[in-house]
Amino acid sequence: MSISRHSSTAKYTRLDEHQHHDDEDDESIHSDGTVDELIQSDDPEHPANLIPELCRGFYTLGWVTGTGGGISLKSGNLVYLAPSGVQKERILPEHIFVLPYPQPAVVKAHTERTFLRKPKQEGLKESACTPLFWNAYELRNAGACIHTHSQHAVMATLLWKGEVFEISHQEMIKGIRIGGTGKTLSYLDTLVVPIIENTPHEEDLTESMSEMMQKYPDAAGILVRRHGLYVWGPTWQSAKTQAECLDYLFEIGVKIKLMGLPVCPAKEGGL
Ligand SMILES: CSCCC(=O)C(=O)COP(=O)(O)O
Ligand SMILES: [Zn+2]
Repeated sequence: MSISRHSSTAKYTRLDEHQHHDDEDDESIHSDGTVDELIQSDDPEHPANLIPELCRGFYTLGWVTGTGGGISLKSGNLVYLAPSGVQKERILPEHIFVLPYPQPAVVKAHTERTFLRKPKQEGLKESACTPLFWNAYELRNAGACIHTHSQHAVMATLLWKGEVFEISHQEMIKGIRIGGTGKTLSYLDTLVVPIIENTPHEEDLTESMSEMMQKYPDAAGILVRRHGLYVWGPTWQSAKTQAECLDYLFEIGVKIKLMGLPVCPAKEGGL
C-alpha cells in the first residue's frame, strides 16, 4: 500500500469527526514537498501498512470497536503507533506515529516523548496505550503488542474475581507461549493470565501491568478487569496468534463456567 500524492481518496482520509473537503490537503507530504519515507512503502509487511490492515481485522472480531484497543509494532529501533481515539478500522499509513526505541521518558507525559514522525493531520495524538505497549517492548523484548477490548476478555475478568484467570485441559493452550515469547505450553499445563484492576485513564495502568509482568514472568498477556487484554509476541504474527488463542480460551472458559462445568478439571474434579 503506497501513499499517492494525487490519491482520489485524499479528502476522505481524516479520522476525526470534523471531516473537511480540501483536495489540496495531503497529509503524507511535508510542506517542502518531500515524501515521508518512514511510513511510505509498497511492502505490505511494512509496519505502517500492517497496522491499518491488522486493525481492520481486529475490528471485525470486536477487539477494537468504539475507537478503543489497537496494535503497536517495533522494527529494529523504531516503534510504530496508531493515533488515539480514532476509528481504528480506518487508519491509513499517513496516520502512523514513529518513535525511536529505546527512550527513557515514554511512561511519562506525551510531551516528554521523542518522535521521528508525526501525522500531518492536526489534533492526532499517539495511542494512550503507548506506555503499556512499551512495557511489552522493555520487559519481554516484544516486537508487537496488541490491546483488545474483546468481550470474551472482559467477561473472563468478571467471572474470575481474583488475581488470575486459569484454565486447563484445552487443546488451544498448546498455542500459548511461555511469557508470550518462549516455548509453547503443553496440553497438560494450566494457563494462568494475571488480571489488573482498571483505572479511569489508560496510562495509569502502566505500573500495575509492569508489576504483574514481573510477578508472573511466564504470563503471555495481562487482562485488565472490565476493560480488555494486553498481549504481545516477538513478531506481529506471533502476537496475533497469542491474542487469538487467548481470546478463544477466555471465550470457552466463560462458557464452561457459566454452564457450571469445571474449567480446571484436575483441580475441581471432573476428569
Ligand atoms: C472507548 S476507548 C477508551 C480508551 C481505551 O480503553 C483505549 O484503549 C484507547 O486507546 P487509544 O489507542 O485510542 O488511545
Ligand atoms: Zn483500552
